[in-house]
Amino acid sequence: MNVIEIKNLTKSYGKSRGIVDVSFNVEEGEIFGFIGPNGAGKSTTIRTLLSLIYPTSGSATIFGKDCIKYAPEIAKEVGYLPSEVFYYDKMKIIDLLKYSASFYKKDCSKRINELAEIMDLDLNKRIDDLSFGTKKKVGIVQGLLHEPKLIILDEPTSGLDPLMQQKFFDLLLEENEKGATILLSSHILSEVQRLCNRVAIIKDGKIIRMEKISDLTEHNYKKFKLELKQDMNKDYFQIVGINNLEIESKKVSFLFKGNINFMMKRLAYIEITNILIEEPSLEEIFLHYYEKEV
Ligand SMILES: Nc1ncnc2c1ncn2[C@@H]1O[C@H](COP(=O)(O)OP(=O)(O)OP(=O)(O)O)[C@@H](O)[C@H]1O
Repeated sequence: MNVIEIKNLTKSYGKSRGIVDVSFNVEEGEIFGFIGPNGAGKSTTIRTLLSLIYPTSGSATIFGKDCIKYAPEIAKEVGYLPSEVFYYDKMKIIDLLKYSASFYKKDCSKRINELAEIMDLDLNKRIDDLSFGTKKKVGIVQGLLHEPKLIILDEPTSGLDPLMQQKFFDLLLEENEKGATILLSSHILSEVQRLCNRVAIIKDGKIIRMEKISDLTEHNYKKFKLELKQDMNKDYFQIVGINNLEIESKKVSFLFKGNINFMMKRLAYIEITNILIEEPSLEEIFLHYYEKEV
């Protein structure tokens, strides 16, 4: 079952492009990554999905219900962490969280305390005393306190130190194991790689790729690093399937997608003093998509 279905969503801000013809689905129980650089259209897609802004055309459903028509009903089952959190400064954290919890028809106080403990948050502090990172933690607790079935996170880790990021990821994995579906936007590829099952890559407002993380990182690509006995002309490496070719003196590196036997036979003809074949990072694959394919 698809928890999220986005069909041909377009949002223009006057004459400027927000997103163009964005379509993808997120299945129940998935951790789905939505990646692209700043300004690509991640927040616009998420805000449209949550009916915080309205699409120019296209439609979306959450739990099979139209996002605009059933927005208040859907909101009860969704936890949302915006990319930037803004609060009334004079409140105490606990009062803010109790106020948030009052929108849901259940007692969230136990979960608030558990989450505060995990995120190392002092609930009695006032909002105006908090750093950016601590405000982010408040946002995380606020997004998860009602144990939502769908968690939507827009660039969630900015401002969190590495230890906190890890705790937060563990928390998300726990929520996912309990049954929550997660949509996570990011421009930090390593976090998407660590957490997500599938990923959509967005560039200039358009989805350019949709892949399983395992396909992206394991099956399709290998990174070759060679040290050669003599200088080689780059023409030798003009082979279908080779990308990101870099040649510096006798050192050659490239990404290869294709039949590995073919590549090994080809390399057998040249004098190699050292060879390393490894899994490329998502970052390298991602750069390849950005530079070469669109
Ligand atoms: N309120 C707005 N008015 C006009 N243009 C906007 C508005 N919000 C976003 N845009 C434009 O829409 C495009 C997509 O922006 P969006 O914020 O969705 O990207 P993003 O991928 O979330 O990037 P970031 O990580 O920087 O937030 C950008 O070109 C941006 O300038």
